[in-house]
Amino acid sequence: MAIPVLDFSAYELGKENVSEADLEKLTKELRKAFTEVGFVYLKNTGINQEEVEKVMSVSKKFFSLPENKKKPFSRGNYTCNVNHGWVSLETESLNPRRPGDLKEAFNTTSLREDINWPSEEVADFRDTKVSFFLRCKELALKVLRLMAIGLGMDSEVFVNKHKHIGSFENGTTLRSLYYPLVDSTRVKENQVRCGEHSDYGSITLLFQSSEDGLQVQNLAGEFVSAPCIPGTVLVNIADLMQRWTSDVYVSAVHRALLPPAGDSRTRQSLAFFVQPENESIIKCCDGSDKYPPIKTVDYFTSRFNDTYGKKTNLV
Ligand SMILES: O=C(O)CCC(=O)C(=O)O
Ligand SMILES: [Fe+2]
Repeated sequence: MAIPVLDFSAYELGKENVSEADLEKLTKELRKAFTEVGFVYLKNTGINQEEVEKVMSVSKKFFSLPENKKKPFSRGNYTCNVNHGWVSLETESLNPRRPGDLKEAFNTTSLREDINWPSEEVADFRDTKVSFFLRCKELALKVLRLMAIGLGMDSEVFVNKHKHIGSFENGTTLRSLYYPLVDSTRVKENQVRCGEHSDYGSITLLFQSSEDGLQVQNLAGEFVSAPCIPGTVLVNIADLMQRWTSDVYVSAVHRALLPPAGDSRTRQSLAFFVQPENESIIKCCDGSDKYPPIKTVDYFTSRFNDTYGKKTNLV
């Protein structure tokens, strides 16, 4: 099944009063997408392409700085948050069986003003990231609400464990990704831009630049292309949500391949990785014991250790 495109206008940002009929239609469509594919494109969410491009533009300015200017902002340097900051090229292997991913990233996990931001290097960096973070948070809460209704539960069941997004009690992260141009003479065997993986948390909102590369694995095990559809948000279920819903909502494996030989274009994406509160205990929401209860922070620590090849000083 192809990744569906849903019209979110009935419940777009700023609209709270959605009619019963629209609500039912949207929740049904969303449930179908998340149970059968794990991914959905949402159009007319209220987050427009201009906003997305502005975030990509400040991100690109940062990634284009020389290495020594980016280093002070490295992930691992921030005592207030282990995940915040810059990740250099080939540092992560989202598929640990492949060489390091050919990508750079900047994680905005802390919104605090008093931490080290590259404001001198890129004016507007913090403000642009923080305001986009908060827009994504609003949209994510709306999606989480519909997802609970779609399972016949109280609308706030998931939202209640995501009340502190943007504070130190919650690790939700806006990640800017930059895939530099690929020098085919230096690519390692089996190296890709972003290795096969599924996301860790509850849901992810993804915004891509126009260059192709993202592929999603369907239930038949085939990778299908998930191109950028301008003006839409690609939303996917992540692993902790699959576990929370006892495998009703599925977290699909995805990856970003290298461009075809001779294609010298860079690529960018923005991923808003939503996760429950650090101290929340996640139990199967159907009351079953399919998976034992787990604390969000414990789950993430183990996933990050895998991604960074057990270099625990990074987490
Ligand atoms: O860059 C992309 O399109 C996908 C990135 C991704 O899946 C991730 O960082 O988890
Ligand atoms: Fe991902």
